[in-house]
Amino acid sequence: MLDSFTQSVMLLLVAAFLVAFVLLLYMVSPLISPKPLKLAGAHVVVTGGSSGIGKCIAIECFKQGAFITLVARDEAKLVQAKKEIEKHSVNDKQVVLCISVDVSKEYRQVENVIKQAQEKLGPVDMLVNCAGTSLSGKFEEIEIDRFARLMEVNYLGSVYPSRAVISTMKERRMGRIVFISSQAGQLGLFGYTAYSPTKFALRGLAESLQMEVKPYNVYVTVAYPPDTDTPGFTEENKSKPLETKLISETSSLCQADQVARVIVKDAVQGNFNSSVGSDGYMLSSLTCGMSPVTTITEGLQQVVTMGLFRTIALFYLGSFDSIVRRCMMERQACQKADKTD
Ligand SMILES: NC(=O)C1=CN([C@@H]2O[C@H](COP(=O)(O)OP(=O)(O)OC[C@H]3O[C@@H](n4cnc5c(N)ncnc54)[C@H](OP(=O)(O)O)[C@@H]3O)[C@@H](O)[C@H]2O)C=CC1
Ligand SMILES: CCCCCCCCCCCCCCCC(=O)[C@@H](N)CO
Repeated sequence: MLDSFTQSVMLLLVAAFLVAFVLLLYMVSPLISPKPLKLAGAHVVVTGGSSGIGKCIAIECFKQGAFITLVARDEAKLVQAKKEIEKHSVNDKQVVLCISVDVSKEYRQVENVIKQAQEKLGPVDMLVNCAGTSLSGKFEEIEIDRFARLMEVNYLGSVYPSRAVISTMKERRMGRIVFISSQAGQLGLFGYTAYSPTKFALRGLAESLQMEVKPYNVYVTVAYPPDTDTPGFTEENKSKPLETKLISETSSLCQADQVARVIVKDAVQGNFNSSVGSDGYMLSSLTCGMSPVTTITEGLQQVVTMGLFRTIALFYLGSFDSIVRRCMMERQACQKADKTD
């Protein structure tokens, strides 16, 4: 056995080694983290840019001097959004271009739209895939066609535009691609059997793509917003099961401009992960899995907090299960009362 003096010296050496190691990591970290993208004069394409989070992302980029292409289906909504965005111009050269297309139908159509946009405003520096829609309901009550349709819009609707811009980005050795997932893309919950998988799918796409394009200095960001006050959210709430409402209330309701600011900041910095609020932070840390890490600080935080956040998560899961059980019992009680009436 070693005497206690030798033991203390060894402990001290190990601690010193660890500190030196972390310091070294920090010293080389500027070498591995990406250079921020300059939005002034950049061409940013925002799908779903005519409403909600997408529109706010376009405004945020416009405020920083970017040229914008908005992509969505409804032309009237596009024109309206263009007017709103133009109010925030910082110089008189800035342009907002609108193109109407369904991003989920035909790859060739989407490719043409991107070509048109590049001819007018130059190569795309940043693509934000925000076109999407949500739907909640019990698994057996969701019309069967909706599963495929949701996958088309939320998943393929992000694949097509990304596929159309990626080659030019790789050639230019620069670019950003942003996917808008959701907190429902980090955990599955009651009512989201059709929606959650489309948002999980984006994470798989983003991780794989990031590994391919990182050597070309192209950076991918996945955003996981919580419930956000948008026209889409209002629509979703019209048919949301009580369970889904109660469980979702665990996480705060955010404003679209606040969510957009965070997403744009993370995309500019080239962060893989983008989350809002304290529950967003916990969820992202807890579910980081094998996703790429952008800064040493992020990696260290994940390592240190993982166990603690899992412990907290177990309590949340317990409370979600009891919400579901309570709702079921209340429904059964109502049905019984109805029968005896
Ligand atoms: N609001 C929320 O609580 C949250 C939203 N999200 C995600 O953020 C994204 C935006 O949501 P939000 O701002 O609420 O949605 P909105 O419904 O307010 O806006 C959706 C936008 O996408 C466009 N769009 C929808 N389908 C298509 C399509 N097939 N082709 C082209 N454009 C399309 C819409 O225009 P048009 O209909 O004219 O085509 C509109 O511009 C979605 O992917 C959503 O899942 C994630 C987490 C939370
Ligand atoms: C350490 C663990 C912390 C756990 C916190 C858990 C919080 C769960 C809340 C989930 C809310 C789901 C929002 C979906 C938003 C969305 O995508 C739709 N509104 C689309 O319109």
